[in-house]
Amino acid sequence: MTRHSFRGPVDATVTPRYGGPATFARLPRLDEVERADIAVLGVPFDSGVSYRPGARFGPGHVRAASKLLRTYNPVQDIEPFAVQQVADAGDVACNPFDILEAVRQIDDAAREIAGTGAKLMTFGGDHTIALPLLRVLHEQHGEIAVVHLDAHLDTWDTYFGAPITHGTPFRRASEEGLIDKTGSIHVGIRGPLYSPQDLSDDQVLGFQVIGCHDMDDLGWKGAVERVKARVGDRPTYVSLDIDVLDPAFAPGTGTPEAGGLTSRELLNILRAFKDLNLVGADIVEVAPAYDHAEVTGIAAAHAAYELISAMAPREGAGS
Ligand SMILES: N=C(N)NCCCC(=O)O
Ligand SMILES: [Zn+2]
Ligand SMILES: [Zn+2]
Repeated sequence: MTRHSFRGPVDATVTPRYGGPATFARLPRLDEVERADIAVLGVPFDSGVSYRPGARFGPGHVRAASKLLRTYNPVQDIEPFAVQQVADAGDVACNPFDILEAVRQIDDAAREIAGTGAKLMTFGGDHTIALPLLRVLHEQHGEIAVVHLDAHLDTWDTYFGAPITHGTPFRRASEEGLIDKTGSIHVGIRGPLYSPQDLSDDQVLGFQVIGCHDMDDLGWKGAVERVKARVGDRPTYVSLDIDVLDPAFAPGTGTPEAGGLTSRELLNILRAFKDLNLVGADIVEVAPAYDHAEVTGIAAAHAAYELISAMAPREGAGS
């Protein structure tokens, strides 16, 4: 593996962190590098929410909270920005008044970047954006195993008759044949549902569930074992709704539910995904207006750092 041939972050010992470019982790912009292995893409769209709005400001908030990230990841024992080119592709200009047009715009932007061979690490935005992202990945890889970390199932049918919302992306994705129904799983589900049928529908749509009420018995390692057993080596997409964290660890979100994961549990789970065949990831539902002291933004930035590290090529892994 050739080292030092990739352009990394601005050096924080030379240029202070609180100044300089507002890219993720102070990495170069996509147009400043020849090609990227991973493109960080912002999708400032929140017209699909059923409750508190504000996730349209998520990408900027996570980038701001990512300034303190350092270059060596000790737990995964990797320098994620030195063994692959990671670059910031900026934000998709999506129409806040027309969900279908916004979905097309996200689709176009994601297809263009994915067409260059870069994996996408996308920041939402509300969870609606997972649908166009999965459509593009399906074109590239066929059926995708989805590891969905969220308090919510997001396999509901419609809200106010609207089929494309932040509570419905995985039902639409399943109906469209985008996801591998034998390899997909939710982690962190909790809170009241509309009816018991929500769970039976969800199973038919192709998901297993690890609920938060199981987490104390299972532990993060047990959860990881179940995810790995479900997913195997299938092309896998990680969709991380920040509300999988307890509101104590992620207050800045639109539909908070009590009794969630700690950020330590989440980061440990994500680190273990280095053994999966990751083809892309998103982190959604960061709504900075409800955040305090960047708590939620920092959790999201660290989660992205672990996911980008987990996507990195490893010595002897043949990639
Ligand atoms: N995807 C997120 N964050 N929330 C979905 C909640 C949908 C509801 O209001 O029931
Ligand atoms: Zn959620
Ligand atoms: Zn969600």
